[in-house]
Amino acid sequence: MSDVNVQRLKELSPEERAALVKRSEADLSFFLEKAQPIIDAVREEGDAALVRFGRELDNAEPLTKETLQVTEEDFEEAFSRVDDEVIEAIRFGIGNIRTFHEEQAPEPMWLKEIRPGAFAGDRFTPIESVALYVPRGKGSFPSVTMMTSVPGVVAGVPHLAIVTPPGPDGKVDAATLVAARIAGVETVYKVGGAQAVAAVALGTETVKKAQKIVGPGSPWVVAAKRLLAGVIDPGLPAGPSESIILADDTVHGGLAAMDLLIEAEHGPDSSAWLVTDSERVVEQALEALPTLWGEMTEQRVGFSRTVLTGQSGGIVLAESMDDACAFVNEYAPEHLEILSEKAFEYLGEITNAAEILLGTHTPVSVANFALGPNAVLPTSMGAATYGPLSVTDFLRRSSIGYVTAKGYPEMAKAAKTLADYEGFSSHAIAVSDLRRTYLKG
Ligand SMILES: NC(=O)c1ccc[n+]([C@@H]2O[C@H](COP(=O)([O-])OP(=O)(O)OC[C@H]3O[C@@H](n4cnc5c(N)ncnc54)[C@H](O)[C@@H]3O)[C@@H](O)[C@H]2O)c1
Ligand SMILES: N[C@H](CO)Cc1c[nH]c[nH+]1
Ligand SMILES: [Zn+2]
Repeated sequence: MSDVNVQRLKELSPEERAALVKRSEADLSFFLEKAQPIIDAVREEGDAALVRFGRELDNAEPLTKETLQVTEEDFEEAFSRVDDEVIEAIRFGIGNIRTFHEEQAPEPMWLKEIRPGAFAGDRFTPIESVALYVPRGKGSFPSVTMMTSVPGVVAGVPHLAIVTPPGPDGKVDAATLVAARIAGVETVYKVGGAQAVAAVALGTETVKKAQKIVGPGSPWVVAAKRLLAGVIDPGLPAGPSESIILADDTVHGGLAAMDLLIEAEHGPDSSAWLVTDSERVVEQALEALPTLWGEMTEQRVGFSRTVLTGQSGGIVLAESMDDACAFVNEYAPEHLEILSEKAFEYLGEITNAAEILLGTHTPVSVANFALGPNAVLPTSMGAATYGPLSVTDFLRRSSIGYVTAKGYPEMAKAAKTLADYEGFSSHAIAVSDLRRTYLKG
């Protein structure tokens, strides 16, 4: 397809190279401006605003204040509506996600003897209340329910609550409810977008306030999290999906095209690049794309075409795999697939990527739904400093210190010296000889 965006890395000016790396989230000004009145309405009107926005923005006509929270009957109906095969896939995915996150969970506490008689360590305890945002719009996302619920349950958070947009029938996506129950989350509110973030940040008559919100979403959700960051912990930045398929000369370009389309189909604001040093891979990928589009639904062809023919996706041809890896690090993708017969050889060169999938049998889809690592990942270069959603996102960490009489003298000496230098007199007095006056024995 000649209209696919193909760029030769060595021919780009620094400005053109910077434009390739830019994501749709880079300019949120439109959404920030429009999300503020939504937040204000939720603050002022509570449930009434949630019902109004549900009807206006999600076309959920049947929604009322009384039906904002999912009931036991809703859960039962959801199980009766979802195919057994889908329930089985949800159970399979949740099993693997649980195994992964149980392995990942830190010990509740560690304590090390730092110096003779002086101990220090960390203790992890669950955050009291965390809201889980599960998107719905350009798709339904039982998988996001699995990815957000399981680490929260493994961490032992007492109050986990899902917020997710209602459909036109006024109901939550049935598979999302099935996934919530299998994962162990029972509180679900029918509210999405900016109004959902506002509801859990501020609280309404029905929706309980939470201390933190995690989970990905459209720019409406991302913008509201930013605006409410002083009221609720907004967690890692997870916006429109993005990926890089890094392919070398050992693979067929058709495979690269197939995997390039995975994240390109999320929405017109997604980003997806095939990065390679092989002209053959580029030619084969361009040849395969029309065939693959012929197999996809009209909506997904539309989204992925917009991405691959616009500014935020396509193919990057590098001079060498070293240059290709350098571009990946500069881009800091959410999902990275290393498509090669010798994928592990490139692993050491990659620093900035939130998820790194190796080889020809680990397409992004496998990790999105079933493998175990968390598919809620930082976007818009967040991978340069953040990692994937994890059990630790649901835990607060406290430092623990314990100094014995034996360890005290040398600690007190160093502390007093530095307290004097910094000019903090009570800090110094507390570790001076005066302390003995009040100590027993
Ligand atoms: N980073 C990750 O880990 C990850 C994982 C899964 C999905 N995603 C991304 O999450 C996003 C999901 O987006 P989505 O749209 O499907 O669902 P969403 O639930 O995030 O957004 C839909 C909501 O946005 C609000 N909205 C829509 N149009 C609006 C308007 N004109 N004015 C005010 N509010 C409006 C509505 O409340 C609606 O319920 C996609 O971009 C997808 O790529 C990211
Ligand atoms: N790719 C998304 C994370 O960016 C996860 C997902 C769920 N369903 C489909 N994809
Ligand atoms: Zn995906």
